[in-house]
Amino acid sequence: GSGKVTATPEQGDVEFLSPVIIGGQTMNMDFDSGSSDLWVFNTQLAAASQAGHTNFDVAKSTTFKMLTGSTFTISYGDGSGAAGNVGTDTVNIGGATVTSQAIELATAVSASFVQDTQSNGLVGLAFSKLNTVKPAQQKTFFDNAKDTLAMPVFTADLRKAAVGAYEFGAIDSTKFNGSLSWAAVNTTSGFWQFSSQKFQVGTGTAMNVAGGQAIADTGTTLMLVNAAVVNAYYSQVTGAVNNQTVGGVTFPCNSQLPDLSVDVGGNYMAVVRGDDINFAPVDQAGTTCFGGVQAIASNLQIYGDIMFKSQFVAFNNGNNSIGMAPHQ
Ligand SMILES: Cc1ccc(-c2noc([C@H]3C[C@@H](O)CN3)n2)cc1F
Repeated sequence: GSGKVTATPEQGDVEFLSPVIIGGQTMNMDFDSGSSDLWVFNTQLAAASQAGHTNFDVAKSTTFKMLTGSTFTISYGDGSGAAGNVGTDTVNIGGATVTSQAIELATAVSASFVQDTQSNGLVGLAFSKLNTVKPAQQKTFFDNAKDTLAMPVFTADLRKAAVGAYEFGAIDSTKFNGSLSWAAVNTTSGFWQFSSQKFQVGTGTAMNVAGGQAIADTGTTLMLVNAAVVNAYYSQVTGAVNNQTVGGVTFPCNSQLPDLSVDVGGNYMAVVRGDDINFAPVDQAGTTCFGGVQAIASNLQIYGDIMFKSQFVAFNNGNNSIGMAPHQ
């Protein structure tokens, strides 16, 4: 079979939320191809943490089973995190169904999750080796579903300030231009990691980037790239400054931003539209804007939602590859 759900952007495209039916209860969740735990807001949490959220209630599910003695603790790249206990239940994502999916029930969540009242948890879609459940590591929804899917793939069709889609088990070729370009994925890190050795600012010359690796991460809002890429890119933007106060590069909101092309697997240059790199104003007047491309200290670059807004992405666990093409 296959399953398809909407991916609805939060204000400012900070994250994208999709409906997941767990034990008959529908939860809007953040699909994250950069982690491998499925955890939910639930009625065990302190009332102050539950406030404003949809909270999964074990008592209202006739199919939930506790995994006695199992716990999870996860932390994300931005320092946020969650921890709690674990059970299993039936999970249905747009028709793709897993009957015994590990459901991680948070008993503690960090402030940024509490404040993000539209999101009621995460669905990890990286490789199961990153799952944090102890004593027995659990599998992701995709890992559990893939043998029953028509194809062992899922796709991300995320759109700037518009409703897109995640699909499991099929590739909808009406959603992208031309054909997908495929890159080999190195699964050693547990991420959807691929070679990305070159970049190009606007119509300039292609330049090499140190380390030359990147992961496709739907759970990261921006594109976090090598400092050399950031410097080369914003050197083409008049008035761009590294603004320590706001924590990254800003520029005048009326800037004409160049496209940024990044190499995927050595045979495709993914073009990220300049318009999408104008992420958000930092001041009330809306004169100074924060860049969607920012520096990361590590050599492993993180291509987040800023890239996904220009590229349709297919994640193939059949031959561990990642496919990309410009959105249709
Ligand atoms: C409030 C909040 C905070 C963080 C995240 C978050 N989700 O995925 C990720 C990235 C970074 C890497 O850890 C794996 N993917 N970050 C989501 C949130 F809703």
